[in-house]
Amino acid sequence: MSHGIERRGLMMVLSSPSGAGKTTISRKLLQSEPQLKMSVSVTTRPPRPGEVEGRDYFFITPEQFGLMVNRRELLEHAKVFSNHYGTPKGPVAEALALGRDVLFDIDWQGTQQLVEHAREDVISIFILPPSTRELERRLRQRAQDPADVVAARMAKASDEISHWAEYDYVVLNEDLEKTLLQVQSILHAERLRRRRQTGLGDFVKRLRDGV
Ligand SMILES: Nc1nc2c(ncn2[C@@H]2O[C@H](COP(=O)(O)OP(=O)(O)O)[C@@H](O)[C@H]2O)c(=O)[nH]1
Ligand SMILES: Nc1ncnc2c1ncn2[C@@H]1O[C@H](COP(=O)(O)OP(=O)(O)O)[C@@H](O)[C@H]1O
Repeated sequence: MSHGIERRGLMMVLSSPSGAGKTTISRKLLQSEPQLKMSVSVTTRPPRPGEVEGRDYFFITPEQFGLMVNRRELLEHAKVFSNHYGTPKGPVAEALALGRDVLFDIDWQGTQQLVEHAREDVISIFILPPSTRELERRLRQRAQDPADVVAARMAKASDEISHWAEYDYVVLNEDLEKTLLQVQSILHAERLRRRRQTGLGDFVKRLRDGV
């Protein structure tokens, strides 16, 4: 017999200073969570070596970005490191309608906009690096950005970190496997929130009636 319990999809946001590990964590999480779909942002920043159009970002021109903003095709958008970034509305709405969860790798400005629009459905996680030195080591080791870009990202790290207290959860990304387990635990627990499970009232009523 069908229990009739369904779940409303949720939006899980990961933010951190650049280099703390959001992209790595997101990729691993998507492998282990078939119900989770990544929101692929549009950006005016040029692709890094190895980045794939449509997987990492949709790389667009400032003119195209302006058009998307005017047509209200973005759920949120922000300027970060002198480039524009935004979340296309359509794919998010489709995934949520199918009861899927959506993962966002966006900054604090975008997180604030999402929370304003859909507070009940957003879970936000801030990822911290274990130290400033380790953050710089990770940025350098990634070796995909020129030295001046690494310096600019380090200079912005403190600003980004200053928003940590606006998030529901804070995870220190020291050991990657441990971080993954922690983020998975958050997702699994949040899925069980009473308000996210529709049909629960009817199910419990049938249980109590002995049906
Ligand atoms: N608000 C907003 N921020 C985004 C979006 N996509 C990416 N970002 C953020 O922009 C910042 C720079 O991203 P990126 O250039 O890929 O470098 P990263 O920090 O190494 O991931 C990061 O903080 C991302 O989380 C988006 O669609 N909206
Ligand atoms: N827990 C970790 N320990 C060591 N290195 C890590 C860890 N997490 C991520 N990294 C490495 O740090 C670099 C930056 O990670 P990335 O996921 O690109 O960060 P972000 O998306 O936040 O900018 C990458 O080279 C990645 O392999």
